[in-house]
Amino acid sequence: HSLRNIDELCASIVRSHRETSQYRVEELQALRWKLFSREEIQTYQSKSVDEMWQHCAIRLTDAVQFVVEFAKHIPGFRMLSQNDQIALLKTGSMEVVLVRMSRFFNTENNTVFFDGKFAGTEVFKSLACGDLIAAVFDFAHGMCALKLTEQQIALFSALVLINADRPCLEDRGKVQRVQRSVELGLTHILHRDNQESLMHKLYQRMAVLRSLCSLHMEKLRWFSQRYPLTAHSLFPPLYKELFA
Ligand SMILES: CCS(=O)(=O)c1ccc(CC(=O)Nc2nc(-c3ccccc3)c(C(=O)c3ccccc3CC(C)C)s2)cc1
Repeated sequence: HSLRNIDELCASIVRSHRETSQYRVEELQALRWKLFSREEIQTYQSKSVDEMWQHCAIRLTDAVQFVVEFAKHIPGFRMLSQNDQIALLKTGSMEVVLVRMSRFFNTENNTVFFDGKFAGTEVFKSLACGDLIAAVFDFAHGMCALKLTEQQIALFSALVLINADRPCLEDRGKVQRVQRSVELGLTHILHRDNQESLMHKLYQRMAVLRSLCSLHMEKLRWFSQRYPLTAHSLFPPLYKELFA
């Protein structure tokens, strides 16, 4: 890998992240203090479990769609077989969504961007999965503490996605080669920013992401058993394809 290749790889991943990020940091900075009123919180809390799950699943699927677009522009991702691309997205897209959402976490009032405003954990009460919600908030807190730049988040997101240890890959070797080039890109960016110490913290974050996403799958299984009709006929097809 000559330095030029690595620079080009970083540039295309950063560009793809920017073009598929759904909201820009400065855009949401302006909304940081737009909170839900007592009445609006009451409305969310009076939704039934399946209604709130469906409401969230639709928004989550929107966010996942943008991650699929991001993946398609990562050099090397498109060289992988269709099956391997799907296998990586199946396990990695939710993780990238969580990394992206963490950018907009307001650590001063513990709120996440949701439905156009900033919501505390109480807004999600009717999901009946307080442990998952608390874990997502904790993860977002941890990510904010690292104060990553958008370029670092772009490379980290690509590395989260291109993971040769994922289950059921056809050509693990090929995924390993793409993963190694993205790793080189991330270390190159961190070296340039004089922040190599972040690397092991980012690998720790990846371990937390994996446990967070298996908790999400566990809750989804619980939800689908309790509300089969909603899960099978009212959830967006992409959500079912990737998570069910
Ligand atoms: C991701 C691209 S972005 O531009 O950053 C962006 C783009 C769009 C938004 C707006 C948005 O859809 N926010 C959502 N917030 C949460 C949420 C919910 C509970 C706690 C914390 C955040 C959504 C979820 O559905 C969710 C997310 C993670 C785990 C679990 C769930 C609940 C599901 C499984 C029932 S959707 C925010 C940020």
